[in-house]
Amino acid sequence: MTFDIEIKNLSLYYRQFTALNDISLNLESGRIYGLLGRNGAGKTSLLTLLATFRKVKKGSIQIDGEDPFENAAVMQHIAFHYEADYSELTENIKDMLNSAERYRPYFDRDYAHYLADRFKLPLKKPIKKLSRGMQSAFEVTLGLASRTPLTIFDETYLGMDAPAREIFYRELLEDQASHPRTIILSTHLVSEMDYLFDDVIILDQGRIILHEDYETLVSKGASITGAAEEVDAFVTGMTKLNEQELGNTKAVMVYGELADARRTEAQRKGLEVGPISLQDLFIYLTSEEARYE
Ligand SMILES: Nc1ncnc2c1ncn2[C@@H]1O[C@H](COP(=O)(O)OP(=O)(O)OP(=O)(O)O)[C@@H](O)[C@H]1O
Repeated sequence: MTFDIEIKNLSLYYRQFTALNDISLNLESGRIYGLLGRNGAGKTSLLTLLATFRKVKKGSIQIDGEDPFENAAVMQHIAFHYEADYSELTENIKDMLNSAERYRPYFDRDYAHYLADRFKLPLKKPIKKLSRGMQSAFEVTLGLASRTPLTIFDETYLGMDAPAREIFYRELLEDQASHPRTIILSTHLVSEMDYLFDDVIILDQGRIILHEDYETLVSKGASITGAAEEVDAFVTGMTKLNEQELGNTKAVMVYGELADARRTEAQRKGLEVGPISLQDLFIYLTSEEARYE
């Protein structure tokens, strides 16, 4: 099973409202996708369709060449993890891990217990009595230990504190290296999580505005710093994301290919060329200015 995903001309409407607008996207198996978008962009809507929580009414989703909806053979290989409401759940972590083992074919019990220990989760406490952060840590434990070929995390880690999130990121990368699967991480923690992504998908107002390999994407942006007049002259005609001035020194973030010749020219003029972050690119690409350009 390759588990490649093909989304074609997918739209989703909530009555008159268009939440997803003609989305086409191919996801290759074995990669980690960062799904970014501002509040209300349509991330959860897209993920619930992928996870077969709702039926596709317009367009199509094919996973390994098949429609996954109500298709048990495919659905058992899709896991959707989100900040679930556990307020009624009386079972404890141990019970929940045992039941996950029954319906997740690749579930690794030892790894699940190792993760629960890393997150200091009390195995015998009812889930509803865990703190919010512990419930999130439990959810990511399930997500990692299930090793589901398509694993979706929709902001699952929001409740976790910074050290717990760090454990999650490390475990995710290590386990992905030994057990590759397709992972989608929907997040607003862009600067914290960018190094995890192989690919970046940006949704804006229900449309895909960008899908690119992470390295290629960040190589398209640069910050140019130096004497204000030299910087201004150098960036003329380029797409500027942001400008900052301190005395006579200016730093301008630009977006677009910067050929080697241009980089050499910058150096010759005493300008410093530095990288820019995915977060900066994301803020710019989803800004009101960029929308109406
Ligand atoms: N059940 C629903 N009925 C009507 N509108 C909905 C429903 N669910 C979502 N929407 C609307 O669809 C749009 C996309 O919502 P969605 O939850 O997919 O966004 P998101 O990118 O996940 O947002 P956030 O980052 O805030 O979680 C929003 O405008 C939202 O108000």
